[in-house]
Amino acid sequence: MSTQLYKYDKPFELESGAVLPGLELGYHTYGTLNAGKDNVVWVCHAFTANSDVLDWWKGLFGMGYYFNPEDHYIVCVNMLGSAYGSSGPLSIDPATGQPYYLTFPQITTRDMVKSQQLMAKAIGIDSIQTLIGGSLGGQQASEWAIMEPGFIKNLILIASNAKHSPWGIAFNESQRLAIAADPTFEQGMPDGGSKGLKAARAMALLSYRGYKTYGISQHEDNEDVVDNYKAASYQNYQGDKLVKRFNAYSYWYLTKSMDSHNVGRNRETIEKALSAITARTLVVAIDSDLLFPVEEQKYLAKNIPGAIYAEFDSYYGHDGFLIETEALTNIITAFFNTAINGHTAQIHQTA
Ligand SMILES: CC(=O)SCCNC(=O)CCNC(=O)[C@H](O)C(C)(C)COP(=O)(O)OP(=O)(O)OC[C@H]1O[C@@H](n2cnc3c(N)ncnc32)[C@H](O)[C@@H]1OP(=O)(O)O
Ligand SMILES: N[C@@H](CCO)C(=O)O
Repeated sequence: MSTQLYKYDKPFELESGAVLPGLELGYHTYGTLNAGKDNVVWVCHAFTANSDVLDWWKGLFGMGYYFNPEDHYIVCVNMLGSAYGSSGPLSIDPATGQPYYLTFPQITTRDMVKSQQLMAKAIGIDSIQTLIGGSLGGQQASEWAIMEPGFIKNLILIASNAKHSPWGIAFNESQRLAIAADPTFEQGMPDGGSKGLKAARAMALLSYRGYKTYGISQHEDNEDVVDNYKAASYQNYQGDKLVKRFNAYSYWYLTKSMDSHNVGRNRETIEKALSAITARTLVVAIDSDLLFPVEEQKYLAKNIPGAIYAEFDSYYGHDGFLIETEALTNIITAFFNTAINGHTAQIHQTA
């Protein structure tokens, strides 16, 4: 299925006060909005994904899976600032006729949500039955549930947080240092900063996986090897793979928006902000997640009224939220089959 385009041709004010002269969002829909308009499943995708959720979240989304287009109207929007059809640093600035590159204004998770709210109304959606997101997608989903509580009936947050941690910011800044060290980044061209981007992705992988993941998948069978290790080749391969499908400028802006994620900003406290959520909520943690650790999920579940907390084991680490679709399906099935509401329950799933 090809990407559809939503255009908003009025000025779009960002949380910073900066104004984009207009907006374009790439998006996918699957299935049909029913007569009662109560079958919407809205996906907020993570950092480097796109709006084609049936492609990257197979096993959870698609025909025969839990969220299937036969029963659900599934919507996924490429987030503002990203590289798959939405307004971002490679878009043309009408004031100069040139791509924005580093003159693109800084965006936040609230801006991403605000743009998706506009689009939801424009395509006739009155409420969201289930809003789901992992990682940066979960950051947007929690923001949306706070910004517009009555609009979201069920909320599923996976491997996410209420405020980005110093640890997460340090990872992101280290990756931006790698990008900034590439002299082509400042020169402003679509593939500027590619070598830096490659290094940044290799660094990021260390936070998405873990000691065990590398120990198993990159284990050396030949004890005599002294160079050209599998793990080294894997880092190079993964860096190149991202360079082929992303750009350093979107990477830069999206990591910055992750850093500034804080549901408590200008809302007195984080706890008060989370207490505004009225959606029936499931918070899912991955036991081996180094980047968005279990304690961040427990904190969300503790402070979102009536939230249910679930945890599953995975050797993949943070990326388990994209890969362990069977464990997620079991947890989500239990959540929707459980009448528990108004207090915190525990669901534990061993992958
Ligand atoms: C337009 C698009 O393509 S968007 C793609 C969708 N992307 C997203 O949704 C973003 C989120 N997704 C991701 O980050 C990833 O796709 C994940 C986490 C879901 C899976 O990651 P993968 O890279 O596919 O898995 P994994 O870490 O096991 O690596 C497998 C790849 O590394 C290669 N590889 C494994 N070991 C080595 C090694 N030692 N040396 C070189 N290459 C290696 C494999 O051959 C395989 O290559 P392939 O991807 O070309 O088939
Ligand atoms: N592998 C994920 C990690 C961030 O959650 C991505 O690239 O989007």
